[in-house]
Amino acid sequence: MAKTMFEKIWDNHVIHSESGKPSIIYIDLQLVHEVTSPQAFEGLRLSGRKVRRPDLTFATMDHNVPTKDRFNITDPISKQQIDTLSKNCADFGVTLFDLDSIDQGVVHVMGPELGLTHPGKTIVCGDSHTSTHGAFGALAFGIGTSEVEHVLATQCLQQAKPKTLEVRINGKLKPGVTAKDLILGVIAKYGTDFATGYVLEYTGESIRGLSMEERMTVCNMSIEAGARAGLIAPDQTTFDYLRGREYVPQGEAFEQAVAAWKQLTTDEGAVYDRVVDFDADSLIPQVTWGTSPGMGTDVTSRVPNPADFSTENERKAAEKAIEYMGLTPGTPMTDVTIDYVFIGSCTNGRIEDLRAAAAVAQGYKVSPNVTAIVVPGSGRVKIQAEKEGLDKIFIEAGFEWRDAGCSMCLAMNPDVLKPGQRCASTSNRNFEGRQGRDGRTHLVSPAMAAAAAIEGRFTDVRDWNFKVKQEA
Ligand SMILES: CC(C)[C@H](C(=O)O)[C@@H](O)C(=O)O
Ligand code: SF4
Repeated sequence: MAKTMFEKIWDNHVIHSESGKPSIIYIDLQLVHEVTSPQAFEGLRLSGRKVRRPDLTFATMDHNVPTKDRFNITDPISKQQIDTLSKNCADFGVTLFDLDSIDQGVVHVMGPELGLTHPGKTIVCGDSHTSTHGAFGALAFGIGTSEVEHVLATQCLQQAKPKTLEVRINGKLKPGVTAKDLILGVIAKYGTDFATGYVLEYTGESIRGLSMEERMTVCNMSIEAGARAGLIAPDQTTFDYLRGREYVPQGEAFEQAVAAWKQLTTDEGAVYDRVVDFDADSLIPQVTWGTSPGMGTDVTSRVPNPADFSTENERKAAEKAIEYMGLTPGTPMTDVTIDYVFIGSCTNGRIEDLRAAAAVAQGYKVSPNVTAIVVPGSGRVKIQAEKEGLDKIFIEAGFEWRDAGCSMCLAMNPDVLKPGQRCASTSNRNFEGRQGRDGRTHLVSPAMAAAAAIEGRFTDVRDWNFKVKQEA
C-alpha cells in the first residue's frame, strides 16, 4: 500500500502497538539542553539507572548562556542549570558541546551542523522547536522532561500516532520573499492550531527550491501551527548538505545511506488525512502585529481593526494583542517604529540568515534610535561568518556582534527587552513577555530585520533592495 513519508518512518520505528493505545517507538537520537534535562538526569540517579545509549545522546547549552562574557554567568538559576548539565553529562557519559566548544550553540542549529540529523531518524529533545530537524525528513518532535528521562533510560517513547497533513506550497517565492515569510504566511492564513494532532509534510516546487537552512526555518515553526512535527522529503539538496559532516557515514556507507534515504519519500498515490494549499506566488514579506505567530500580515498592510474579525473570540484576542503591543488599528506597518533588533535563534541564526542580513546592512548605519544585535546560532556559524567578513559589515553598520546562544529569543539570559520596548525579531514566538516583561515582539525575516534596524521602522525589504540599487 502506498505510504506517506511519515508512515514509513513511523512504521520503521514502532516496537509495540495495541489498538486504542499509544505505540512504543524507538528513538534514534536525543538532543539535550540545560533547561529541560536536570530533573530527567536526577530521576535516573534516584532510581539507580544509566543512560541506555550515551552514543545516541548529545548535549549543549544554549538558553541560559550569556552572549557577551559567556563564562561569567551571574544569574544563579542559569548558572546552576549550566553547571548541572556539565556534571550530568560527565556522570552519565553523554557528549557535551560545552561553553568552550566551537560546537556549542542552539541545540537545533548544532545538531544538523554536526550531521547528527539524518533523514528517516526519530529525533527528540525536551524542546518544542525540535521540529526544525524535520527539514531533513527526520521525524523530530519536542518532549516533556519526564519523557526525556524515559528516553534516556530506555531509548524508547510512548506516542499516540499523529495524523498526516500535506501543506502544498504552490508557485514560487518572489525575490525578497524568504522561507520565514512563507511559514509566517502559512500560519497567518491557517492559524496557530490548524495542525494540532498532525505531522505536516511540506510539498511543492518552492519547497524543493529551498536550501537546507531555509527548510529548517520552515520546519522550525511547524510547532507554531500546533503540529507535532514538520517534514520535508530528503532530496539531492539534503544529501549534498550532509555529505562529509562529522556524524554522517563516510565513503561507501554514505552512498548506501543515500540509497535508503531516497526510499523514504511519500509514495505516489499515498493519502494524507488532510491537505491545505498555499500560494507562494502572491506572498510578500510578512510582519506580525500581535502576540501570537498567527497574528501576522503583509508589510505593506496595516495594523488590523479588531472589528473586522469574523468571530467574537478573534475580535477580543486582536483587541488585547493590539493593546499589549501599543499599536493603533489602521496604522501602516511601515509607520511602526522600533527600539531593538534581534537577528538570531534556531529559526534564523544560521549562516545564510546572517548573509541575508549583512547584504542589506552593508554600507548603512543602524538608526540612532535602535539597538541591534546579531547572535550566531552556534560557534561554527560565528567562525564561518567571521571568515566571510560578515562580523565587520555588522559592526561597521552599528550592530553588536555576539556569541552563540538563544539570546533574545526568550528572556532566560541577560539579553532582554525593557518594558515597552519594541523589537523586530527573527525568532519564532511573539508571546507576551517572550523577550522580557512587557516587551513587544514583531516576527520578521533576517533581511526585514536588518532593513528595519537601519530605517528605525518596518520597511518593505523589496523596496529596500530597489533603493540600494538606485543609490549604487
Ligand atoms: C525552554 C524550552 C523548553 C522552550 C521550548 O520548548 O521551546 C524554548 O526553547 C522555547 O523556545 O520556548
Ligand atoms: S532559539 Fe529560541 S526557539 Fe530556539 S531553542 Fe532557543 S529559545 Fe527555543
